[in-house]
Amino acid sequence: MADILIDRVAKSFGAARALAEVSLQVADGEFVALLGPSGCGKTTLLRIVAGLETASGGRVVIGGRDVGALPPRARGIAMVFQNYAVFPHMTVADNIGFGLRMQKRPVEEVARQVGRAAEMLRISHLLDRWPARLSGGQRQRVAVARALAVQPAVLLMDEPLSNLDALLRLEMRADLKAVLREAGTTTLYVTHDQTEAMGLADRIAVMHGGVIEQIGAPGAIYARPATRFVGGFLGSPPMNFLLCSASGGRAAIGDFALAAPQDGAVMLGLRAEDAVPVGAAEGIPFDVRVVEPMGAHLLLTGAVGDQPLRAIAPPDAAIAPGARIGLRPDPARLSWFDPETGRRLEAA
Ligand SMILES: Nc1ncnc2c1ncn2[C@@H]1O[C@H](COP(=O)(O)OP(=O)(O)OP(=O)(O)O)[C@@H](O)[C@H]1O
Repeated sequence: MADILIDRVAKSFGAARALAEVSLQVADGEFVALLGPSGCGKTTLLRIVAGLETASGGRVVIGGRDVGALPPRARGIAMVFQNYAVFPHMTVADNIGFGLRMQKRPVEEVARQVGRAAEMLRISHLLDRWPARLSGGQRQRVAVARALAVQPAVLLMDEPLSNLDALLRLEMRADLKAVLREAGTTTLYVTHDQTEAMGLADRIAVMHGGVIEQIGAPGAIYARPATRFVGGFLGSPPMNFLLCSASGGRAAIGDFALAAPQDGAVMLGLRAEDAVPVGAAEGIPFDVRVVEPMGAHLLLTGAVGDQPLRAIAPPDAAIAPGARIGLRPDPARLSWFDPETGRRLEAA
C-alpha cells in the first residue's frame, strides 16, 4: 500500500502551459478522481505520475519514494486506460496473469491471483475465452483484472469506462468501487464525467486550465463549490447562474429578494433541486418555456427575465409551457459568486 504526493508539479509543452504547479495528496487506500473538461491537464498529470511523461518542475512521491528518476515499471503502479487493449493472442486467464508472469512469480501464485482477480471482476467463467469473443464490457473487466492481479500499491486509470455503453458503465462503476474498496488500492482516476467522479471517488480534484480549482468530498464540493466553474461542472442539470444586483444586503430578482453576501453585482448559483415551484407571486419569477417529463420529476427549461434557468418539479405538477411560476429557493443551499473572479462569496 502507498500514498501519492504530487508536489508543485508543472508541465509545459513548448510555450504552452499544460499544468501550473499542481499539488495533491492521495492517502493510502484513497480513491481520488481528477475531473475536468477536455484539455484541462488531467491526463498529463496522470502520465507524469505514471512516468510516461516528464514534469517540467515539482516532484512525485509514491509510498515515501521520490519516483522522478524511475521508469514506469519501477514505480509500483498499475494502469488501465480507455484503449488499454487486451492481448488478442492470449486467453483471458493468460491476459490477467501477464504482469505476474513478467514478475516471474511462481506458477501456483499466478494461478491463485488470476482466480482471485477474475472472481472480483465476475469473469471467472470467461478464463478460457479468447478476447475476440468478448464484449467490450468483458474486455474492460479483463483489463482491470490484469491491473489488479499484480496487487499494485497504486492504480492509475484514465477514462477506463468511456468506451462502454451507459448501462454497462453503471454496472462496471459499482463493481469497480466495490473491488477497489475491498482491495484497498490507492487510486488516481481521470474522467471528464462528473457522475462517474461523484459516484466513485472519496475526493474529487476539479481541474480547469492546468490548475486544481477545488479538492474535496463529492457531497462537499457539490454543496459548496469554491468557484463558479466547479458549480457549473458538477451536477445534472448544471447549476443555474443568475446575475443580480444587491443593495442593503438584499439581492433583487424581479419582485423577489434574497439575503446577499455583499452589495453590488453578485452571481447567484442555484441548483435545480434547490428551488420549490410555487405560485408566481411567491418566489423568483420563472417563465417556463419547455416541460420535459423525466419520470421521477419534470424538467423545466425557461428564463428568469432574460437569464436562462432550469428547474425541476414533482412529476404530477400541473405546469404547462408558457406558464409564469415562482421558485422558492432554500436559503441554506444557495451559492454566491463574484461575477468578476468567479470565486465563491461567503455570507458576512
Ligand atoms: N504531447 C503533447 N504535446 C503538446 N501539447 C500537449 C501534449 N499533450 C498534451 N498537450 C496539451 O496539454 C493540455 C492538457 O492536455 P491533457 O491531455 O492533459 O488534457 P485532458 O484534460 O486530459 O484532456 P482530454 O480529456 O481531452 O484528454 C492540452 O492543451 C493539450 O493540447
